[in-house]
Amino acid sequence: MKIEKLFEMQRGLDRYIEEGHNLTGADLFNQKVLALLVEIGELANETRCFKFWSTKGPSERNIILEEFVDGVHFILSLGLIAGFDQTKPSFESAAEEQTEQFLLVMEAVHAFKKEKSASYYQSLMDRYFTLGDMLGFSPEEVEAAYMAKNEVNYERQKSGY
Ligand SMILES: O=c1ccn([C@H]2C[C@H](O)[C@@H](COP(=O)(O)O)O2)c(=O)[nH]1
Repeated sequence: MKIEKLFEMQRGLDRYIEEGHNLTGADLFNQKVLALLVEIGELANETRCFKFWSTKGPSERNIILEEFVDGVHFILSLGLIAGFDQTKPSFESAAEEQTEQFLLVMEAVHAFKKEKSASYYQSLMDRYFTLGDMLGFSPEEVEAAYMAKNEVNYERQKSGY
C-alpha cells in the first residue's frame, strides 16, 4: 500500500472540501476527531461484532470495507493537520476479539486528541490498520477502496452533498 499517495489524495480532497465551504485555514481538528469516532461506530455497527443480543450476521463485505475506508479518510486528514503525514502503518498484534480491537482504536483516538504526538498518531494508525486486517481486508483492497471512496467524496461535493 502506498500510504504517501493516500495522504496526497486526502490533502487534495480536504482542500477541495474546505474551499467549497469557505473554511480554508479553519481549525477543523475536533470536528474530524468526532467524525472519526462516528465512523468507527458505524463500522462496528456494520460488523455487528458486539451485538450479543442479536442473531443477525454482519453486513456485506463491501459495505464494511466502505465504512472502514471512511475512517481511513479521517485518520489521514488528522495526520495532515498535525503534520504527521510521513507515518506508515505497521501491523501490531491484534486483540483476541474484534470488540476489543475497536475499543483499542477508540482509546487511541482519545489519546491522540489529548496529545497530538507522533507516537500517539502512529498508535492510532497501527491499531486501525490492524483492525482492518482482522476484518479480513488486505492493504491492496484498502488502498483500492480508499481511492474509489475518495472519488465518490468529490462527486458528492460537486452535487451539493
Ligand atoms: O474534510 C473532510 C470531510 C469529509 N471527508 C470524507 C471522509 C468520508 O469518506 C466521508 C464522510 O462523509 P459522510 O458520508 O459520513 O457524511 O467524507 C473527508 O475526507 N474530509
